[in-house]
Amino acid sequence: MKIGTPNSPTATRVMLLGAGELGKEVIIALQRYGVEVIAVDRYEGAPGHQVAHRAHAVDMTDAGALKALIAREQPHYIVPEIEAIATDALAEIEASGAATVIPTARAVQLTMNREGIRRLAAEELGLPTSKYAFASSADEIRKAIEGNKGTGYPCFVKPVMSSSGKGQSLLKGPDDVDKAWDYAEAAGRVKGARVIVEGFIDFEFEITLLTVRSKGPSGLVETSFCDPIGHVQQSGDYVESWQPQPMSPTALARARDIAKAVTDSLGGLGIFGVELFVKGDQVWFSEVSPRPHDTGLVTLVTQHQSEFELHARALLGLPTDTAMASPGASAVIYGGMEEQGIAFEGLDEALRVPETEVRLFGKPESFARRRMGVAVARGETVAEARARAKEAASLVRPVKG
Ligand SMILES: Nc1ncnc2c1ncn2[C@@H]1O[C@H](COP(=O)(O)OP(=O)(O)OP(=O)(O)O)[C@@H](O)[C@H]1O
Ligand SMILES: NCC(=O)N[C@@H]1O[C@H](COP(=O)([O-])[O-])[C@@H](O)[C@H]1O
Ligand SMILES: [Mg+2]
Repeated sequence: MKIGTPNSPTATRVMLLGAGELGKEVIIALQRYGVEVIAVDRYEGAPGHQVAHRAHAVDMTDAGALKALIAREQPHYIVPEIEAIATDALAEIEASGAATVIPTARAVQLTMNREGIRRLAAEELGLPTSKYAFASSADEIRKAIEGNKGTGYPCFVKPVMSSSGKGQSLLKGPDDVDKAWDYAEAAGRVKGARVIVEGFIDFEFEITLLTVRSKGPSGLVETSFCDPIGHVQQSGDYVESWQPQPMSPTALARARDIAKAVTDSLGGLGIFGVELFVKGDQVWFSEVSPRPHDTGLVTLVTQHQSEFELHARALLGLPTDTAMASPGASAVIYGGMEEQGIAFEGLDEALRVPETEVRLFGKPESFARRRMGVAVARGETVAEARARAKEAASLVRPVKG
């Protein structure tokens, strides 16, 4: 394992495809090892652009534009940070041996489409999931729900390509079908694309099980798990998370088995956010991010090595340690308005909350429900940490600039 000098012919170059709040932290972690980082996003001034050696704004779903940029920058590692990427171009680059795609091009391809990862998990690996079917029209949605093999109501409809709850609806009865189809069409990334219909899982709590594939001392890949992260979602987007989420030993063992099976199949090096639903000893697989997870922002204060540090180390082939140092929690700070160049008041008050840190991501444009920052706090207990994180988040007030 060898790392060069940035901005010199010996540089170790990493290209982030997506440079939001999660990428920004990965970039900072990489730069601490003297890695040269190129940040790419769809718009100028993305959070990760602001801390990288070089920044590019390109349409990453345009295979030609992406390949041209990669040819110009010659990264050794390509690290997808979002899902909406021309993944076929990544597969080509991986096959040519020009760069290593993290974790693998196949993992990125399978997880960008709910159909790919769901069929892998449920049909190939035989893991427990909600009931599901795919549909390409409102009529097909009705067919997927009704009948004795259908999901029934309530159920979810989600575009196969979307994230952070975009285009997702909870259907309570037949009157909701047309609305759900229209919303999925409007918000999905691809027009006329398919949706997944998922049966409703009546879970007690949901977790993200951060799972790391890194090189052990023998050079072989080892799998390790962070303590489970519990979270609360509103309209499919996370608002609060904490670590550890208590769960029964049986449920934890099952969660780890599921995470191991999925990540073994996806392969490569790096961190994965395995999303699971839990009720008593029962565990269902929901989906997986082959990259740091938003709910894992809490690890900035709970672990010796945050999920970002773990990703950076794992992808470089360095050793990792997933140990937790303290219980903690995170609470999201939303923009609350549609405005460019907003400002934040109350950071001083927020940082007076004990054992608390705040990250403001520096996004150039605010939307009402755009995540603009996060408060993270430690505590003796998860309850104390959650109260601190929520209090700190509420003290940070977005205002017109
Ligand atoms: N089948 C289901 N049963 C019960 N709840 C569900 C189901 N599917 C989704 N949810 C709820 O909606 C949330 C978001 O769903 P999902 O993770 O599939 O969306 P997403 O758009 O991929 O979000 P992200 O990209 O932030 O992970 C879940 O975390 C869960 O709270
Ligand atoms: N659930 C996925 C997730 O949290 N992704 C994170 O949000 C950014 C996009 O934010 P934006 O939509 O505000 O530009 C992404 O770049 C990534 O950091
Ligand atoms: Mg999810």
